[in-house]
Amino acid sequence: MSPPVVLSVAGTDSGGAAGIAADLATFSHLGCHGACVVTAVTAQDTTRVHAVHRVPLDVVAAQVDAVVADLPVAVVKTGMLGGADVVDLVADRLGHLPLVVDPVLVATSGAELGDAAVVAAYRDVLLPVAALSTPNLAEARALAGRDGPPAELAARLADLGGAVVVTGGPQWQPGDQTAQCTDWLCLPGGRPEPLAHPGVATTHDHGTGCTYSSALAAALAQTRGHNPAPGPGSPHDPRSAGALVSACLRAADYVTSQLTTSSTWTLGRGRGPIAHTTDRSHR
Ligand SMILES: Nc1ncnc2c1ncn2[C@@H]1O[C@H](COP(=O)(O)OP(=O)(O)O)[C@@H](O)[C@H]1O
Ligand SMILES: Cc1ncc(COP(=O)(O)O)c(N)n1
Repeated sequence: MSPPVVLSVAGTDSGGAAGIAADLATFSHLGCHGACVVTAVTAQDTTRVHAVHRVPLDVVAAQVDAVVADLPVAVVKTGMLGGADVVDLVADRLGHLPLVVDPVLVATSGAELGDAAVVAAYRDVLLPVAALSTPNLAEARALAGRDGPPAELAARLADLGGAVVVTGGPQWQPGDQTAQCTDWLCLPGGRPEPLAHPGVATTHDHGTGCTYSSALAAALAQTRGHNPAPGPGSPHDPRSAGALVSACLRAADYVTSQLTTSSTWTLGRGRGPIAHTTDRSHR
């Protein structure tokens, strides 16, 4: 039997921690076939982003068309889109599919990966059609256009139409206590609910947000299985509340396990990569 197909629309990270590298490794570990549309090439390491080259819009569009004409895409995950024109393209050509939107605006290292026009496009066209979006606290503030506690921001963004999980990555620093992380999930029309999981004390966490949203997309694709178009209310509908909650729990579990692995590593001079290996001998 063929595996579910998950499509990542994202940028590359030359250091192999975030972006397409994280997405494809995660899809593969969770039993999915990964396809990819590259939106931008970054020269990036564990310390910073050195350069960004955006892929021309017609080449992004050609990649999207090639994939969807040939493969039965179950779920689409978006990462760094890089420009408002690419956000519009994704909404236009992929908005009918279950979408997990990681609204990448700033890298862990502090580099800006999406400007004000990208923020506006996410708000206006992509979050309303997303099955689930996964902003971290800083991204949630930018998208909501205001400050506030994560639960309130999740509720405000869910009013745009799609479910939202505001992630609570603590940007752990040596000496911090990291007993647990709390993400806030809000379904459209619902109340924000806390989802807590164990925290891992590590600075080896570059790529964590990409890995989390990819694990979510893979879990939703597994829900969908081989049903080409499960309707609302079907147990195979990846937009159902049950599917979204269990995908969030599965993704947090995966990220915690991969961070536990990378917590003993010393790769790079900055915040090292979250583990994308399955070989436990490197634990
Ligand atoms: N040190 C950590 N230990 C355990 N889970 C973490 C840790 N850091 C982040 N996470 C989890 O990883 C997921 C992605 O979160 P986050 O780090 O906020 O994303 P981003 O990389 O976009 O800032 C969330 O579920 C968050 O709770
Ligand atoms: C190409 C690309 N996509 C996404 C991120 C965000 O990942 P992180 O928040 O871990 O820096 C990144 N740094 N680079």
